[in-house]
Amino acid sequence: MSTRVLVAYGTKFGATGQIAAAIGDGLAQSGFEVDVLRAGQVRGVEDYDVVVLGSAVYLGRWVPEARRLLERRELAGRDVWLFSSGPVGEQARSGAGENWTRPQRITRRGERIGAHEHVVFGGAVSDRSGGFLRRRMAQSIDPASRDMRDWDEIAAWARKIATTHAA
Ligand SMILES: Cc1cc2nc3c(=O)[nH]c(=O)nc-3n(C[C@H](O)[C@H](O)[C@H](O)COP(=O)(O)O)c2cc1C
Repeated sequence: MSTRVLVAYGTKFGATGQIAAAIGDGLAQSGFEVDVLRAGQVRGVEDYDVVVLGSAVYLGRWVPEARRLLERRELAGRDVWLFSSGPVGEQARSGAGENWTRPQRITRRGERIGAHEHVVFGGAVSDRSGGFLRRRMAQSIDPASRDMRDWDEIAAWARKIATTHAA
């Protein structure tokens, strides 16, 4: 039986869902059976051998649906990989403000349940969606730095997961 992988994600505006989809595609191409779901839609993780869980970061925190899934006790018995999607603009280029981009609580929870690692991918903001705060934040960032998702980096991470769990 092939390895079953759940890629679950927490999002507010969809940028993290596209990262999750890219990871899911990469793993499916490597021959795994993959489900990609919003964290809030996950019923149980018992059916999966590997759980890849990620979230957008807002004000230094994961979104609630992803935090709740990470707290689920059954997760401790699975192979877990964590990613955060956040930094845009200067923050992404300079790697500044590690506490804001790599929530420490998430890293610590990951360590407690024996997660493989907690990586950070650049995020994306749009000045056309969301409320006032989000649009203002997006407008304050140079347009060229509003989408810092590096699809090669994301694909490489999916390959690393695939190699680790290769049958
Ligand atoms: C109001 C606001 C606050 C944010 N706070 C953070 C933050 O603390 N750390 C971070 O790395 N990114 C932060 N971001 C960037 C988002 O995490 C990033 O755009 C993410 O990719 C959005 O994902 P989503 O579209 O899936 O919600 C913030 C964005 C907004 C609009």
